[in-house]
Order: sequence, then structure tokens, then C-alpha cells
Amino acid sequence: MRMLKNNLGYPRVGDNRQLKKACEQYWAGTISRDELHQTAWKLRETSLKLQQEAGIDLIPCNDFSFYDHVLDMSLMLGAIPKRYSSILTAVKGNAEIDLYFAMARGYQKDGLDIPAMEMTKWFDTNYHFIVPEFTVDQEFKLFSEKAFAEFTSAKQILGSNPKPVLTGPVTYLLLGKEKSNDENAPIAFNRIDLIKKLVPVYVEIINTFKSYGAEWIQMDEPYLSLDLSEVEKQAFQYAYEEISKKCNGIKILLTSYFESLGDNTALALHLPVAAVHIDLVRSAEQLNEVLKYTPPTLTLSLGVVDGRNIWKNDYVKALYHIQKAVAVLGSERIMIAASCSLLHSPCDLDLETTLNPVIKNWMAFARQKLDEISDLYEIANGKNELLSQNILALESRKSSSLIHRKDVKERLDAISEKDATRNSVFSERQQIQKKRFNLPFFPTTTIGSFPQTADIRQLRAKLKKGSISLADYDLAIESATLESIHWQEEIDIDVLVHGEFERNDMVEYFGEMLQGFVFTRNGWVQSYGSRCVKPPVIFGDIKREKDLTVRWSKFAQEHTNKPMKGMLTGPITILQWSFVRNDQPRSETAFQLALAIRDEVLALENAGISIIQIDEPAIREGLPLRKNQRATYLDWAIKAFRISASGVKDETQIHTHMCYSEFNDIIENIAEMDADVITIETSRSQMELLDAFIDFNYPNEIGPGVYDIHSPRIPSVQEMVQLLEKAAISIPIRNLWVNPDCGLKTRNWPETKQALLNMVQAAKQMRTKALTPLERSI
Ligand SMILES: CN1c2c(nc(N)[nH]c2=O)NC[C@@H]1CNc1ccc(C(=O)N[C@@H](CCC(=O)N[C@@H](CCC(=O)N[C@@H](CCC(=O)O)C(=O)O)C(=O)O)C(=O)O)cc1
Ligand SMILES: N[C@@H](CCS)C(=O)O
Ligand SMILES: [Zn+2]
Repeated sequence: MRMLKNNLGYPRVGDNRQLKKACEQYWAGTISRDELHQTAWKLRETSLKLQQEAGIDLIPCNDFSFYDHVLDMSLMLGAIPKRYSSILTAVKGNAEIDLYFAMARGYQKDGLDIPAMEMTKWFDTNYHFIVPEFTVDQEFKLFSEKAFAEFTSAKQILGSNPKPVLTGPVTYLLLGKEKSNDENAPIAFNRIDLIKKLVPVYVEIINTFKSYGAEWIQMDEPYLSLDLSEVEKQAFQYAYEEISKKCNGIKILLTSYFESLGDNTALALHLPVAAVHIDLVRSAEQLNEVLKYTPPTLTLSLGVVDGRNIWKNDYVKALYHIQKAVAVLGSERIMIAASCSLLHSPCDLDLETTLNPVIKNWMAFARQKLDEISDLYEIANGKNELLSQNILALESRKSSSLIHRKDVKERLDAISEKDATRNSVFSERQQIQKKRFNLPFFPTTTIGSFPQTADIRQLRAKLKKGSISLADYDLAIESATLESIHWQEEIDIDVLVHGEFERNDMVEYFGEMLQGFVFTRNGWVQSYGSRCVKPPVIFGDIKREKDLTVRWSKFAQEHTNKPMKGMLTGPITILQWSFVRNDQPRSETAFQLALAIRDEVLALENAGISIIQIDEPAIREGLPLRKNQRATYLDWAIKAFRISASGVKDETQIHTHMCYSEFNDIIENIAEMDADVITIETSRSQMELLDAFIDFNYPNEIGPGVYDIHSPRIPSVQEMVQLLEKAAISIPIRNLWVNPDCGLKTRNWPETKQALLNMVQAAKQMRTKALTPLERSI
């Protein structure tokens, strides 16, 4: 059989996070631009050669990015917001990369103070992209030539043509946001209407690739897997017809992923392209429908290897799909591929030398997934010993005694509605809590983490290596915690946090302490820019056999008379940011996590912690991409949160926190979570995200973020007062809190200190503003 082996994208950060380290050194001014480019070149060379050695036929290029591939696209298309024009002259040597980083991270140098572009979640993943900005008079023109340079060097390295990857024009527009030229003017256009201005630049780009020798171009259009309006469907039609007319002799591979094509099947399959990629891991059911409507000349790329999880592929299942497709289309019209780009997979399982070998044998990372693509090709061509090895590994997982725990399953079966309900309704709890805590109006708090300095991280690295003792490590963490408590008291914050210094990450930390998880040494995945995460792996039933956080919260509370918030990660966020088992529904794993967190909440309450925050920043991210699947998810996700939070007494105040979330379509469910206080990210959007709460008349207390923690920029007192005034117009003052958008782990201390000092001043100014006695009493 002559199928092509196709790869949609490879991790760019490097198996030792070389790109992260190089970028951060460049930003700190400790390496030169040339050194940064050399590291990037080496990374691309390594991954191209790996893919070539694995036998991949269609090897991607331009999947590499210094920060984010959507931002690369904005720079390529010249969609550079006007506020950055001055940087072009301010940065030394007018280097394109400095403009690029300024767009990603903001720019506060040389007398300039330019905010970064917005960042948000990439579909339902924990990857974040930089949101393109469009104005009514938006023009596009070819600006950055990075993609062509990468094509040329990849071609040189491979000795053959790579396949350039671009975000397709419709998805690119839909990912963006309309912006007004004048802050006060309303927005009176729809970004999708820019398609006619945009497509000619794509035509120019594609034809340039062709002139360099490209045969295939991959156009990523994940929006094909979402609900589309008529206008958006027409935009697809228009864009690909134009490209087909004006770009002769080059083959377009159109990719959809993260969901089925669903009601866009006919649209996608009849666009004038050479191949369409479908995600058969998320939706194997779509294959029959797709095969029925595939036109006679179209090739299908079958995404049969899971690009979003770390489990070994089930070859029997994958081959079943491949053979079914071959029977209908013939092998020449089939490609074997991973479900999506391998960007979301860690690099190489071979680097995991300390994993339990039994569990390791059930897993595959990006490098192993390339081999799986190749294996499937070989097996389809008769190499059966590869199949029997795979069957053995999968059997060993199915029958393993490591996975199942009877007591956990029994507890799950016994969950009742009462377990998911607080004793009293919010209005009663609020009165009890107001009396207990006696906080001022506009109480101030932070979201949990304080700067994870190099010193703290190095300490943990030394502990891991065994070069310091646990006792010494604990002493140092205690001292950082104490210092932060004293400082919070000094600047007069009302509800304190312990700072999370003991945590490597808000999910991995919990994974390391719960039964049913394993964690990796080097399984890094890019989250945004230079920031990476090491998602823990849930392989079995989850059980909390010991306290998770009590030691640190108790220690912190003992050193202050102010309330110290207990700090937990919620069940849905742990689920969403881990690699989860694929042998039971996600909801079941979520309930197991909920019970574990519930026990920790009760342990904190017993230890004298009166306010407990259960972070759920990933609730929105877990929302299914298709609207018709959302209600079911929200049912179990909200219930899982409520199970984790509802065991406590009325006088214990439960907070939750969410960032990177749009709330409009889920506000009713957020209210159902019934947290006493919710803190949210609102500052980058100038409180726009608060509208959903206002329109809904959200009943409980709320802390709209007033400090954008994603940027090194320090907000002024005045700026924060303005944001609070905006919030206070529509939210009852008795319900308002003052806090940053999110935790401060990625910031440094000088920025943090100044910004929080300003935040406390802003709250104090709000308190002394001319409130009427009546207002003061509500
Ligand atoms: C809040 N966010 C989170 C998300 N997902 C998570 N799983 N966690 C989150 O907090 N998603 C949404 C948002 C935004 N995303 C992120 C993601 C990642 C970070 C972040 O700060 N990542 C750190 C790595 C954190 C970590 O695991 N640290 C470890 C290891 C530290 C390390 O690098 N050690 C060095 C040695 C020490 C040294 O010399 O510096 C080494 O091993 O080589 C730890 O602290 O122990 C990152 O740096 O990328 C933030 C937001
Ligand atoms: N408590 C966490 C929440 C991040 S979303 C932190 O402060 O980092
Ligand atoms: Zn957050």
C-alpha cells in the first residue's frame, strides 16, 4: 500500500526546553540575537532529522515559533497594531524579532510604555495564542519572511521539500478580535468581512512557497470543527476557491482537528483542495460520513494517533479505520497521521528514566508517535510482529492491578445530591461570613502564588538531585513564606496567601501527592511563550492518602492574625491540565478528583483555615467546542466542583478563581458553582469580561482583576481606581473584592511589590470615596 506518512507539527520547545531558556536569556540580555537564532536553528535541525529518520513523508516546516504560531502569522501578514509602530524605530537595529517579542510581551523601555496583545486559549487546550487585532481599515501585506527562510533551511537539512504550515485565512480571522481605532467609538464591522483583503496575501505567500519548490502546503483550519455561521461558511468557500484559482500547481492539505467536521463535512470535502485531514481520535464516528462524501480526487489524511494524550496507540483500532478508508478510496488517496500537531505532546519518552517501567510501557510521546505513524504503515503492509507487540502492551494495561481501587469506586457510587450542596443558601452564608471576617469594603487579596524566583526553583532542583536535605528545603520555603506574610501585612492586604513557594506547578504538585498519578521528569509541553508545564499522568483510580497542602497553610496561618486563604486546585483544572486515562469517561475521573479535593478542603477547615480557594481556571477550557455537547459537560463539571466545595460549614468561605475565560455562554453555570467569592481576570479587557456577571445579576461576591499579571507593566493607582469605579457602577459594593487577574508566579518581586502597593492604595481610595451612609451599609 502506498499511503503517505504525514505529520502536522512537532514540539518546538526542545526536549530540554532549550528554546525557553534561550528566549529568557535573550530577554534578560545575556545572549545575543545571533545566539538565540543559533539555538532555534539547532532545534529545527534536530526535529526535522528525527522526523526524517522516522520515515515521515510530509515533514512540516514553519511549525517552529519563537513564541506563538498565530503571532507569527500576524507578523507575516503585516497585521501589526498601530501602537507598535514606534518600536520599529526604537529597537536597536530595527530587528524584527524585537518587534515580535514586544507584541507578545509588551514594551516598557526607552520612554515607551506599550501594552502587549491579548492572549487566550487555543481551542480546548492549555496552549495560549496571541490574539490578532483588526481595525475597520485593516490592511494586510506580506511583512515577515521568516516562514520562507525556514522553508529554505529545512529543505537544505532534509535534502527534500518540507511542507510549510500556515494558519488558514478563515481560522486566522476568526481567532482575532475587532478593535476600534478610537477607544470610545463602537466597533461597527465583522472581522470575517476582511477575508477579501486577506486572501490576496495568502495567494502571494503560497505562490512564493511554490517558487521555492514547495509541493504541499498545510493550511490549519480547526474552525472547520466548530459551529459556523453562513457568512463564515461562505468565507471558506471564497478563500479556497480564490487560492485554487490563483495558486496553480501546489497541493493544499486542509486540516481540521479537536472535533469532527460534523455539519461542515460537505463544505470541507468539497473545497477545491488536494487533501483534507480529519481527527479520528476525537471522533472516529465521522469516518463513515466522510468516506461517503469524499469526492473522487480528494486525499484523506487520517488522524489516528492521539496528538493530545500520551497513551500508546491502539494499532488494531487504528488499522480498522485505515483499512476501511483504503477499501473506499484506495491507498494512494490515504495519509496516516496524528490527530493534530504534536505541539501538545511531550518530546521523548526515552528521556524518562525514572518512570515505573510497567506504566511507561503503556505510553508514547511525540517522538514515539512518529514511530507509531510509521508502524501503522508497516503493519498495513504486512509487518505483523509490530502489531503483536502493541497488542501485548495494551493487554498489560487493561488487566493491570495498578489501575483499579474498589473503595474509590464504591465511594463514587454513593455520591448524593447532598454531597454537592452547601448547608445554607448564599445569602445566609454571606451574613454569617461578613460577621466572622469583618472585612472592609473593597477587601484586598491576591490569587495565590508569589514570584517563583530562580532561587526557589534552584532549591527545588537541588532537592531533586539530593544535594540538599528535605529539612533544609523546608526551612528555606518557610523563610520565603514568612517573608511574604510579613510583607503582605506591612502593605495592609486584608486576606493573605502563603505564596505557593513549595509548588512546582499548581497541577503537578497535586498529581505528585495523589494515588493514581505518575509524573515525568522531562515531559514538558509549551503553555505560552517560554512557559511550559509538565502535565502529570492519571493512569488509575485517584485517592488522597495523605494531606496535600495542610502543612503549609497551617504554618502560614499560625504566623498571622489575618485570614490566610487555603489554596487548592479544583477537580476540573487538575483533570484538564493532566494527561488523563482514556479507559473511562472523563466525568468519572473528575468525580474521583472531586472527592480527593473535598477531603483536603475538610482537612484545611479542621486545621483552622477559614477561607479556602479552589482554583478552577480550566472550567471554560474544558467546554466542548460544539455547542450541542456543552450541557452534558457542564452538568458533571459543575457538580464535581460542588462536591469538592460543599462539605464545609457555612462560616467557611469558599473562593474560586478563573482566568483566560469568557463567561458569556456559561455564566448560569458559574453561578451554580455557588462559590462565596469568585476572582476573575478582567483587567486586560478593561472589565469587558465582567459584563456577563452584570447582565446575569450574579448573586455572589466577585473580585474582578485590576492588575494584568501577564505583562511586566506596573499599573498605576489611578488606572486601578478607574477599573474599580467601572465595576462599582454595576456590582453591589458589598460584593466587590480587589485583586490581580491571576497568580504572580511569573512576575519578579520589584514589579509585584510596586503593583500590589498601588492596588492596596486603589482599594483604600475607593473606600474613602464619597459613599452615602446607605451605600456603606449595603
Ligand atoms: C496559570 N497557568 C497554568 C496553566 N497550566 C498549568 N499546569 N499551570 C499553570 O500555572 N495554564 C494556564 C496558566 C498559564 N500557563 C502557565 C504555564 C506555566 C507557567 C510556568 O511558570 N512554568 C514554569 C515551570 C514551572 C515548573 O514546573 N517549575 C519547576 C521546575 C523549574 C525548573 O525549570 N527548574 C530548573 C532548575 C532551576 C533553575 O535553574 O531555574 C530545571 O529543572 O532545569 C519547579 O519550580 O520546581 C516555566 O518556567 O515554564 C506559568 C503559567
Ligand atoms: N493559585 C494559582 C492560580 C493560577 S490560575 C496561582 O496563584 O498561581
Ligand atoms: Zn489564574
